[in-house]
Amino acid sequence: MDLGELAPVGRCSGSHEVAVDVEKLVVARGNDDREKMAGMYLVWEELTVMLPNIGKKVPTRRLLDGLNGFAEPGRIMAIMGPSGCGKSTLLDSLAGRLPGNVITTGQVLLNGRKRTTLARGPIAYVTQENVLLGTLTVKETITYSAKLRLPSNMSKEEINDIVEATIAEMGLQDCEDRLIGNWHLRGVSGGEKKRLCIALETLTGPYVLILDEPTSGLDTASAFFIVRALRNIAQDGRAVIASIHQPSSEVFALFDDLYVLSGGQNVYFGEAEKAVEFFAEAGFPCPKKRNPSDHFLRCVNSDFDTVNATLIGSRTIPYEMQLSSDPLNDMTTSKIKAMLIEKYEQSKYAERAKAKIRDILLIEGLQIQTKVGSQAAWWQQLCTLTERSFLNMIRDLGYYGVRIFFYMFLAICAGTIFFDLGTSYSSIIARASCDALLGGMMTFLSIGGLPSFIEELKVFHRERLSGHYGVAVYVLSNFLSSTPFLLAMAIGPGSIMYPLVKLRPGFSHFAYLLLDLLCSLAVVEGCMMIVASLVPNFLMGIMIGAGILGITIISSGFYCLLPELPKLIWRYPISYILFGAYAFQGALKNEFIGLEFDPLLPGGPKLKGNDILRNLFGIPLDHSKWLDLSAVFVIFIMYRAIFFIILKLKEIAAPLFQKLNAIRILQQLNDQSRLTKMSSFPSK
Ligand SMILES: Nc1ncnc2c1ncn2[C@@H]1O[C@H](COP(=O)(O)OP(=O)(O)OP(=O)(O)O)[C@@H](O)[C@H]1O
Repeated sequence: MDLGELAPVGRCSGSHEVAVDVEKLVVARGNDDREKMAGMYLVWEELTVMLPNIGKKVPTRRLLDGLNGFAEPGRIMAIMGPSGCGKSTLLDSLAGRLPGNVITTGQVLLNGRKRTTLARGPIAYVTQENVLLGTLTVKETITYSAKLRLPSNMSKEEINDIVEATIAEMGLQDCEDRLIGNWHLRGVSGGEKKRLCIALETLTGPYVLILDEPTSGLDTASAFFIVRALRNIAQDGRAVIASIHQPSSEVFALFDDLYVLSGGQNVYFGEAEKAVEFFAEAGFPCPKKRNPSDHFLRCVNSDFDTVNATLIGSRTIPYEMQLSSDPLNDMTTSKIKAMLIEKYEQSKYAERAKAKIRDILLIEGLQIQTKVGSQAAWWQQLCTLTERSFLNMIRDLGYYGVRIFFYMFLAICAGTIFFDLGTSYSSIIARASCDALLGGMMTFLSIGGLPSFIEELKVFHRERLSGHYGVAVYVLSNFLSSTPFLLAMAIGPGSIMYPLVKLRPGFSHFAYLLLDLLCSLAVVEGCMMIVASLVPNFLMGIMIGAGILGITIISSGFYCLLPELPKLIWRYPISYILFGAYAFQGALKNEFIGLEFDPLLPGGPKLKGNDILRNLFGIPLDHSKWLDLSAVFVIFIMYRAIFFIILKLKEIAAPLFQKLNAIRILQQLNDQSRLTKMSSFPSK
């Protein structure tokens, strides 16, 4: 099948309408200054990434070893190599997204300046994983992303034009109104998801676009569409770098440059079409009918058998025969790799690359437009984010929908079990049980929303890395969008139980019950957010979350009276920092104070609610129920603040710790190498 004949993507269609749209897109993005766009070069010099193993028996491992290279605007580069050779590590280091356990030396420069400080603006990174909100449609996703980042003074029509043009550019018209889908909802295809991820990153026109395996898991046609769309993006004046696994010859032909890695070392860097020439010169000619990219991979892969077959051309000689006849039959994979690396180092291609890097670094007057992140005002970001989050919460039934239904259902069950309690002697314990049941079940079922929240948090992290909005805006928007659901969860069950159980009559008692439920739910939400921000793994998160909620319920004073809780840990500080004790005490005070109950034996004096609280439940009456409610409210604010601080600290402290750790480890490595008279690591 000739892939070029398949449905076109964006400008490739040659459709006048689409071409005009894309022009609009370029103008609307503010990137009509092509000369400026043409000036963004990414250069990496002596880039080394190490996985230190200080003090352990395993030696320090070099994941990347002194790599040099550059990416030019207007060109698309493929990074190829066998699995585990360091493709993702290279892309992560170019985008400034390396994890904290590795250290980097060498430098990455964008137009001659250090990349790190600018990573969130000019460089966009499309990771291997598609991190999207599955409840939104393709168009909604792009529209919200545009509203979050494009200047606030842009009209609705202008934003819509950009969204339409981006959809056309990535060939997403057919699926623009379909939901993306998640684990329980079948949505758009893998290729469409990947194109959407690329669309989101190109929306504001980054200068360098980095993609980690944009075609993995896709069929040949989908892979072709994506790479062709990327080529169009590159031709708009951007530098595009993509790692790729075994591309078809049609896909490979779309790349301008090729960077072949093996074991973290550079085997070839240069024009993609010249690679065949280099491998032939190095002694590994590509057989005529073979896909060149397959051939390169076979040469650098641990496939001795295949390489030998390659060496003797298209003749298919059995492996046993080669062993006796082929002079190179004693070559091991590492020898082949070492040979290729040496040949490349001495080749004209390496010379050209070095000369080009020198030229790029010498070009004067290359200015970087740093204002490439979000240009929307904070209030616009807040409104957009709140709206998007609300829509996600409505559509994702696992977030609140199922919980609201269960709360109502359980409220009906509890309401009928404790129906018309009255003020008999037996109603004393029943009232307390009813309050504990309501509070306990609401607290515990909140764990159900954790998976949806973890999903949303992943999107937050992706968007934060691209500088979409601030942490404060996110925390506030989450609070605003969840408030209607928290209200529904408090008012729904509260309103069902109140008349059924016939709790204390009077508006103030009813209002207190609802407020107590609302604040308790808000605290539990905050608690779940803290868990999600610290443990971004579903299973672990649910287990830890359930544990904390269980402790909250135990320390609330119902199952073991507050004065009887062991003082160390349980009473101080747990019952004070977890909200359960305040919420339960407030609810009981609301129920009992001022009420009189029948005595155990007929004819005895009435039992006063205040005495019951003090003597039976061990609740001190030195402060009012409203103070208990205020304490729950303060804990709710405190938990949200902790959530904010964790997100902020993770962003600020992580790079700082990474830097300090790198300095310390480099120092230790240098000391070690001095002791063992090994060559030292560069201190850059
Ligand atoms: N942060 C890290 N900690 C420990 N090991 C790492 C880390 N990052 C990368 N590695 C190791 O470095 C090697 C290269 O990993 P990388 O993901 O870059 O390979 P890759 O070429 O992208 O592989 P694939 O094509 O299979 O995705 C692997 O052996 C990997 O286990």
